[in-house]
Amino acid sequence: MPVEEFVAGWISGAVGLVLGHPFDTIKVRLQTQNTYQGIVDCILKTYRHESVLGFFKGMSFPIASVALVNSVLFGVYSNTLLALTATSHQERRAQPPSYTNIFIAGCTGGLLQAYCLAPFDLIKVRLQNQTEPRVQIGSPGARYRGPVHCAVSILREEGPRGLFRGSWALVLRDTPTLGMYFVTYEGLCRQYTPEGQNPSSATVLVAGGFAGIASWITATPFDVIKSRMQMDGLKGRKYRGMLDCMASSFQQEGIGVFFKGMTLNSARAFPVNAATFLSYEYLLRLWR
Ligand SMILES: C[N+](C)(C)CCCC[C@H](N)C(=O)O
Repeated sequence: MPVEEFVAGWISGAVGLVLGHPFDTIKVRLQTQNTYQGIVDCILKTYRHESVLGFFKGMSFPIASVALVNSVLFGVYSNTLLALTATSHQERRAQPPSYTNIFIAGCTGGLLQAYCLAPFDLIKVRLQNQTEPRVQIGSPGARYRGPVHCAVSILREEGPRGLFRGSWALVLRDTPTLGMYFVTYEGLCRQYTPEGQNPSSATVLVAGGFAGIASWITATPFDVIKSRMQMDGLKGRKYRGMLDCMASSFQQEGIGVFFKGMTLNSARAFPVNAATFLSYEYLLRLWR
């Protein structure tokens, strides 16, 4: 099993993650709290109350877990393609796999990474939603003192299942959209690369960026539901389940609720995924 694919997936994911975290925090707040008027209002309030550090809340666990999550995504993707088409990463330029196989491999990678991601993502969302200034973290104001304290408190107060709240929505969000992610990436690379050659860095950046945007746009409706389910349980249970969360969000806020955070998801997706694919391709060529 090509181990490099896993390692490349990890490092490239970490690079992308740091770049995109501030966008992600604002998005999560807009999706789950109704106290902000919009993106600019949320940025200003966060900055005023919590300084620049406010934008980086909840980042340490994602950095630690991106190793697992991204290496599972890219590793499972590539090894599923290997099983389906009997070609390794290096051979795929000369013998390009069909889009159906790319889609199936992407969905498989997406499904498995969603399970690894679920508890880390939940802790990230809970911490991102703590709007107390950082100096006060640890004082009675903020509920969670940090990622470990957050994990332990959830386990104690909500049980092990509490850590997997929203994981159904996460699986539905990530399985088809990560299939699309790789199809878009490969499609754009092929379009702009002479046959049999490796795509240029510019092509990788643009294809990676648009793959990110395409998959995040389609993922946003389930992303909203996922974030709300993850916050549910903090102050008692509001929703009976995912369908109830969808129905009551829709009833109270209309169809627009499913598109909350779409602009930010797309804005974040371009740099994050351009950097992710560029470092991924670069590392794999380096190790060849
Ligand atoms: C499928 N969906 C669009 C939800 C996630 C795509 C993940 C790609 C990358 N790790 C990122 O954070 O942008």
